[in-house]
Amino acid sequence: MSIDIVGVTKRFKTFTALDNVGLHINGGELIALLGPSGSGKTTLLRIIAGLDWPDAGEVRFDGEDALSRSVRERNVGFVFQHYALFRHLSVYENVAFGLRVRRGASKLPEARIKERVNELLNLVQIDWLAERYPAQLSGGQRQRVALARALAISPKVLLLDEPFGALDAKVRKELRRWLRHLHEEVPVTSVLVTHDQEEALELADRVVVMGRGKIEQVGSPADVYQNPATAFVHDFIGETVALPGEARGGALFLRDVPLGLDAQGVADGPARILARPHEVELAPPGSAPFSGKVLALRTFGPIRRADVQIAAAGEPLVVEASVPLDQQIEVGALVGLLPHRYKVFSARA
Ligand SMILES: Nc1ncnc2c1ncn2[C@@H]1O[C@H](COP(=O)(O)OP(=O)(O)OP(=O)(O)O)[C@@H](O)[C@H]1O
Repeated sequence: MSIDIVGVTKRFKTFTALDNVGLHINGGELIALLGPSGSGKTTLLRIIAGLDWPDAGEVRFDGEDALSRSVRERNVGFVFQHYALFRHLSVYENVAFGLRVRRGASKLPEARIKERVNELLNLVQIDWLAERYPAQLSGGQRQRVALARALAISPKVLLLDEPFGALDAKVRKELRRWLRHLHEEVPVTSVLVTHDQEEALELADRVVVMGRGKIEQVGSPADVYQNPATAFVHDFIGETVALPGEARGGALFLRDVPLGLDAQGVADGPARILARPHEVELAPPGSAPFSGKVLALRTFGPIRRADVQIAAAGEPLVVEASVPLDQQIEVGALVGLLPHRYKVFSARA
């Protein structure tokens, strides 16, 4: 089932939580909505679900209007961070719940319910926990039950809101891999809300980066990391080193001294030169666009980073650069800073 979000705007009194958002989600795709707190991810998910309605715009499922359909008619499954399971029901009964409440022609005979529940418990690898109650499960096991319960109704769309948010890092990682694997087995269009970039980049076919109620970029995980469309996306995904400069006629200057870096297509005026720390290397002073003093050196396992203070920036500015472990360097040394891969954005944007 494909999903189209067309010009969706949502206001809470005077606050605009979603501002003319447009997005096409392919059938069977796993898409992640990624952004900082308050960027509108959950609001968009709730609108897709039918738990909330936009002030303007359309939501289409396979080209058909979804806004006029109730949650139930939309045939969506949900897994939330704290989607409480029914405490008084066993794991088996929790998963069977959505099938038992069906009425009329879609009601299944008991034998068929049993078959389906066992199939789902197998799928999420918790068949051995069928008789337990939620209080007797770990957080990770509970989320597997929540997922089996969401899948019981054979939804066309699966909505996941920070499903692993309450779990510790190791379990999160394990469930993340497992969810990706599961998604390959079950034909469902999935929308995952997360503020965890690692989760989004590892799990999703495509990532939608949101900021302040707008979509900043939609792309493959590699694309949003390697080719951020805006300074916001660069800052939000991965680590960023921000170097100062001024764009003039497609070239960059610092205090009128040409930096020898390219700013094609960037409007004249203050600019931000953004790079990843591993893309900024230390060079002999005078041979690189920037120079400064090493303030500190830090080693984390195989990585060594230097904090370098750039004085020519006006206000002293401290940036981080990567230093190979075998490069001779001392605190207090004067060094050059060479960004060998970088993106330039107008600082006015
Ligand atoms: N019912 C509401 N009434 C008023 N404001 C709301 C309501 N729901 C959400 N908002 C506001 O809309 C904005 C977007 O909220 P939303 O929950 O969609 O963000 P989010 O990106 O999911 O954030 P988080 O990662 O913290 O869950 C926030 O500023 C929030 O305070």
